[in-house]
Amino acid sequence: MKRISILGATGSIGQNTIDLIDRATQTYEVVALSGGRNVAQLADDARRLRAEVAVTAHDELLPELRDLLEGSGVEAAAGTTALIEAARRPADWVMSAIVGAAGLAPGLAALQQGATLALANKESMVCAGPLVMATAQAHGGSVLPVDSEHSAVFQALIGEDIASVERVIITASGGAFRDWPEERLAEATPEQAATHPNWDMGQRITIDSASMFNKALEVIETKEFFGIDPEKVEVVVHPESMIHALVGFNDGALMAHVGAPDMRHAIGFALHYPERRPLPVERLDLLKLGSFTFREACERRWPALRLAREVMRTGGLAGAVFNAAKERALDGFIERRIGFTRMAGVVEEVLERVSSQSGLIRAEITLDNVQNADHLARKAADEIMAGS
Ligand SMILES: NC(=O)C1=CN([C@@H]2O[C@H](COP(=O)(O)OP(=O)(O)OC[C@H]3O[C@@H](n4cnc5c(N)ncnc54)[C@H](OP(=O)(O)O)[C@@H]3O)[C@@H](O)[C@H]2O)C=CC1
Ligand SMILES: CC(=O)[C@@H](O)[C@H](O)COP(=O)(O)O
Ligand SMILES: [Mn+2]
Repeated sequence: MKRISILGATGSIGQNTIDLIDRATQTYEVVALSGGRNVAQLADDARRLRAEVAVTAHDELLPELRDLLEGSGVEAAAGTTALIEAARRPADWVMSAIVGAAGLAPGLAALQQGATLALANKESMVCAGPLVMATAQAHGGSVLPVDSEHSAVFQALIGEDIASVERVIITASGGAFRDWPEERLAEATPEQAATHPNWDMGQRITIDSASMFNKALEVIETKEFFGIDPEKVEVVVHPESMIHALVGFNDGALMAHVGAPDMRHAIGFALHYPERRPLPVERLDLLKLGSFTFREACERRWPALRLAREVMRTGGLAGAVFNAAKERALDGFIERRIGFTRMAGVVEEVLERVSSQSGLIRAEITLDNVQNADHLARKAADEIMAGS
């Protein structure tokens, strides 16, 4: 029986994963489920799936979680250390679906016990791609992409020689404001930004889609995951979100992954890999769809894309600084301390300030160094926003 854990079980990816587990004919042994504030959902799923342990990231919610789990036989735990210990419990397959850099340490813990890590948490690859891959290799585990574009690239590469790849094109919906004139972007509100045209996702990634920071993270994720030269990674706006990515080979062939915007495609592929099994997703009717459209991903309109290129050129811990600055700028936007278009400016200033501290960016990519860079970048972002 396959033993599985789901980190970030109460979120959008976590709930889609649980939907597949609930429908499965094969039975799974659920080891750990983790969540944050939504302890009611966490306890409900942990009871139904008969998890060994349910963990909330927040210490103060432990009494509530304990009450909700009373008599169920499910252990209750709370806090960062408990989360890492739960991720380290022996499991065959672990879904990494915590949002933000907070997902890195639990994901590494899962890899240290030799699990297959189904990686939705793109921040892990942006902050510490080489560390994630080396940890998997050192402990006999593996990492499977769950981000829709990266799952698409992974599938297009099966049986192919990476040396014959000329380019990788990842698509972007263009987010909530893709049809807005550029001059209006400065007045965009968090509520408007948190409405995605095609995908149903958590608030943070949805706003990142509108600012293109999501795609910026994904360009870096592509480089780290597949070892592709950044020059070969392209972004194209595809408003329908039906083609998730394309891989171009040296004979001119383009292999595309096409499917409805439903994350159960990518999650299910990672859950059943290397097999393909039926999934409860829409089958596309091409005649009804009629056509697919594409637009340029303009770096002036979306400066996050330009910043991602700079981060890849810098290398080292620049990804961790970039991600942390972005997370704080996003907090600032959600809390209405800065405007929508100011987010990229804050991130750029943090990159300049922290990169000038000699040695920091070039330090070895270890968990401690990543967390240190993350901390300094958040502090710098807060100072910059306070003066904005
Ligand atoms: N949603 C999607 O379709 C896609 C998401 N991704 C990536 O997957 C990850 C999850 O995204 P999504 O599901 O949308 O996010 P959600 O916000 O919906 O869910 C995030 C999950 O993480 C938990 N959480 C939040 N903060 C912390 C923390 N500090 N420590 C531990 N747990 C925490 C939340 O708990 P609670 O809600 O209980 O507070 C929840 O379980 C992100 O990295 C995202 O970029 C990638 C591709 C597609
Ligand atoms: C579903 C998924 O993988 C998201 O990362 C998606 O790509 C977001 O949509 P955007 O293309 O708007 O960023
Ligand atoms: Mn994606």
